[in-house]
Amino acid sequence: MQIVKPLAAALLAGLLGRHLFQRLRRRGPIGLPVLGSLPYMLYRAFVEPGFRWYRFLNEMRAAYGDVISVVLGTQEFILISGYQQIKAALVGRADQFSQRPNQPLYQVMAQGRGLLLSEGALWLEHRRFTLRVLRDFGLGRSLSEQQIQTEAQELAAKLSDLSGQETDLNVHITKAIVNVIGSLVFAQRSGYEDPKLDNFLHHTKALTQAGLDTELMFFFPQLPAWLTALAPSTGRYLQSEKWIMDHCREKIQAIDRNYDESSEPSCFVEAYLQEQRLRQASGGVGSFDNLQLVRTVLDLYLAGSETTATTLRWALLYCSFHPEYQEACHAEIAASIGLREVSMKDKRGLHKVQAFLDETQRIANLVPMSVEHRVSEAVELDGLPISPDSLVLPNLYSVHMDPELFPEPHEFKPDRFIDPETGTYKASEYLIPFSLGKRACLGETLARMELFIFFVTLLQKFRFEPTEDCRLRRDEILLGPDGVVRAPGDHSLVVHKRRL
Ligand code: HEM
Repeated sequence: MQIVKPLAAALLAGLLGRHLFQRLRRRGPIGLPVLGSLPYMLYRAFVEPGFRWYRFLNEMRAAYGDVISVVLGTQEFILISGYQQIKAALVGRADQFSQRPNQPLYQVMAQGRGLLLSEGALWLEHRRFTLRVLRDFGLGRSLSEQQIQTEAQELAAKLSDLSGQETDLNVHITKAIVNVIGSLVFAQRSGYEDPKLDNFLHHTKALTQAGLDTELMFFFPQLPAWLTALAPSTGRYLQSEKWIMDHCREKIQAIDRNYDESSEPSCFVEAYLQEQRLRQASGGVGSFDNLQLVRTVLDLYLAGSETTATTLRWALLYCSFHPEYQEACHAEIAASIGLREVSMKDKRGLHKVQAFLDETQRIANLVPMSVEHRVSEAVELDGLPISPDSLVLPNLYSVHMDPELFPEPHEFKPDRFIDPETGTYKASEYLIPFSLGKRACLGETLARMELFIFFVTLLQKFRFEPTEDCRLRRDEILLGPDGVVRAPGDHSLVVHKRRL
């Protein structure tokens, strides 16, 4: 028995020594063996009411540098900050930095399928196919413009009924954006009162608002899938995912029953079925099977609804807090297009609107750490050796909040995107809400069209004012809750119909 204590002490000392030796050679916080910096992060989250994980990581950047190693649990994360280093990794070394996390639960759930979590040849083939089909349906041209205009008008009609009332715009805006994707994917839209649409919203929200216990699978990748699935919010996540997949499968089967492949496809699913049948005729569908179709549709909904809807909510919230900019945008719209329906052709003439939307995307930092990437092989960045399978966090927040690039970054100043000499809109290469490189957002063109058409249509017809509660809780609302997608805190606005 006497030997046990010294043995345990020697073992502990050995473990600590090994940990110190390894961590002192890495740029980044030392942390503890097995837990890394996780206890420190959890402690900060517990004692600081305004704690947000992306700010915490950004503090690490300030302390240690642009490319650093942060260990949370047993997982090494490479935090890449600043425009130059993010570009060097995601664009300059795209081949090594373009994989996705392969945690055991992800492998069970997504099975390497879809767009968001797939990799290699299957991902490339489907990314290209999806982009081509969306382009064929007029993404950036008139067809999807009409679908977006229809939804923007429907939303405006809904808001007209609510004029003068304090309204939480969240559900209405999300329904409109979900309907845009529904039109592209299934050539179907749902009425705002359709209970299935409410269910759909409920489940997509559950997928984008996972709790901290879901992060366990990232922090301890050795844990088997069945164990991480026991975490309560992971359980809810899996249930919601199943609901959405079943819902999508039903819709796909209904389209499949009626689709005649000799006719032009009218939506993404029909284009996919056509491709499947062409491939079948020449030997086999390959990766174009039914599972891949369902997962691709799921990813388009997941990645394309909450993101765009939340950005639009940020834009209207900033309108309400900055009536001077709201009126300037309205005056520009009134002078340039009057009351007629807005089209993408109007964009070039609406400088203040473009600047307002860019500033909204900058300050909203919708996906502050982008979506995790995984390193495929040993590589070096900014002198830091990176091991295969490290997870990469591209710190987009650090770029948008860099005072050298955007002076007074915490202030909402759309004029930073206006050329002071010409008074016209001036884009900035440092605005990267859709990330960079091969895995950059696939829906950027669609998102930009939606933001422009919805924003102009709403500002043409309405004025947005903060409620008393909104004014009182301004800082809390602008900080928003913690989450992967940065959303404003719950709030209502008063929507005033403009006299036309
Ligand atoms: C304002 C709205 C949006 C923002 C800010 C946004 C942002 C992003 C970001 C930061 C990524 C990760 C990029 C990376 O891994 O480096 C991403 C990926 C993705 N986005 Fe978006 N997104 C938006 C809207 C959309 C829309 C409307 C769609 C589609 C309908 C969409 C589809 C996707 C897909 C499929 C991916 C995965 C791409 C891949 O892994 O190859 N997004 N988005």
